[in-house]
Amino acid sequence: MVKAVVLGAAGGIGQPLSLLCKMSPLIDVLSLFDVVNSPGVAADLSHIATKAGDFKGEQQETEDAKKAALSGADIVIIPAGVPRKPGMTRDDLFKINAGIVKDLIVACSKYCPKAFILVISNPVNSTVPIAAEVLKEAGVFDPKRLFGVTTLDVVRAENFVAELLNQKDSSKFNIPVVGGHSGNTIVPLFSQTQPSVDIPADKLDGLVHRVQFGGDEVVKAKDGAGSATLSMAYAGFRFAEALLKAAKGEKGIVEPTFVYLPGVEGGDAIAKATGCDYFAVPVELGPGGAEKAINIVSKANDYEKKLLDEATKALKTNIEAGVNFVKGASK
Ligand SMILES: NC(=O)c1ccc[n+]([C@@H]2O[C@H](COP(=O)([O-])OP(=O)(O)OC[C@H]3O[C@@H](n4cnc5c(N)ncnc54)[C@H](O)[C@@H]3O)[C@@H](O)[C@H]2O)c1
Ligand SMILES: O=C(O)C[C@H](O)C(=O)O
Repeated sequence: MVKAVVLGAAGGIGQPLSLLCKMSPLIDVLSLFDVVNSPGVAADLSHIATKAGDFKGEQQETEDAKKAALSGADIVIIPAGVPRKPGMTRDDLFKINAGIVKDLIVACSKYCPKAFILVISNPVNSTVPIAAEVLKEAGVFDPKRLFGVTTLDVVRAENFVAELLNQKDSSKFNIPVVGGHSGNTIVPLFSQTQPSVDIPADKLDGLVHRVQFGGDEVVKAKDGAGSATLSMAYAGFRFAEALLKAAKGEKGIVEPTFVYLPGVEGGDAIAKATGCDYFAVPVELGPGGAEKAINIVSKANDYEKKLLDEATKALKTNIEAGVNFVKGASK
């Protein structure tokens, strides 16, 4: 019996993500939580007859509602929080989203301390360290079970490469994207693409920029109405599905994700090489979650090494902000 919970279920990402969860044969019980309209979303989805039944939408911001939503959860996916408007950076969201994520993780630490936790809320580079610090303070932190969802960067990289090479099917490309999830902290390693691709030299800078700033394209096009929601729901579900399949014993599943490196096998060497404790790298998933971090960073070419240098500088500041948000508050 697998119970999945979506926190922020009535939002732009939350609704399509909940629909994808409702359609998944890997999920038996689906629980939706938001501070607005989640009973409505739950009632709507309940008219779809699929396996993920027995579900409810909890709305009030009360302890009882959080307890009901989270108790017994195996996987919690968190797209709760505010999205960007044109002119904003993801870091501008910290002020509001840091507190939202902190409160929700406190609830996870009490009611489902062993669940896989997938953080979508931005800025991911800081909200994941916030989540880790909250779980550490509660004495229930398992680094193998906490993931920053960076799959949208991978989805974009794969799709933009397919577009550039006039290929219709982006699913045949496997492109690792490492680092963090904002601007120049996002580093696509095109040299490690499987199957290998030849990117024309005069197109490389533009392609890297498009992956790093792909989120801005959507923010601009939505013109004040938010950021990526549908592609994010797809990406979030792709990662959740991979994790659930691996948890059931399927072997050989590898996805890039933003993890606390010192707590994952193979992560120490990457933390040492990058100077960052949190980093998105391809991770082998298994029944316990993040079984092994794969050190693809060491295979970067000279062009990619420069990108990595820039990424790590910015990332360190973002990570520190997240850690201090929790540690500072508890002093
Ligand atoms: N990781 C990624 O790749 C990625 C991609 C796209 C968006 N995002 C981020 O995801 C977040 C959500 O984006 P969106 O477009 O769905 O925003 P949205 O405003 O449409 O939805 C957010 C939902 O969160 C809810 N919420 C707010 N506070 C809450 C709380 N304390 N508990 C439960 N729910 C709460 C809101 O009521 C709302 O329904 C943003 O921070 C955005 O930047 C991340
Ligand atoms: O760009 C944003 O703010 C949302 C998200 O992080 C994205 O990459 O689309």
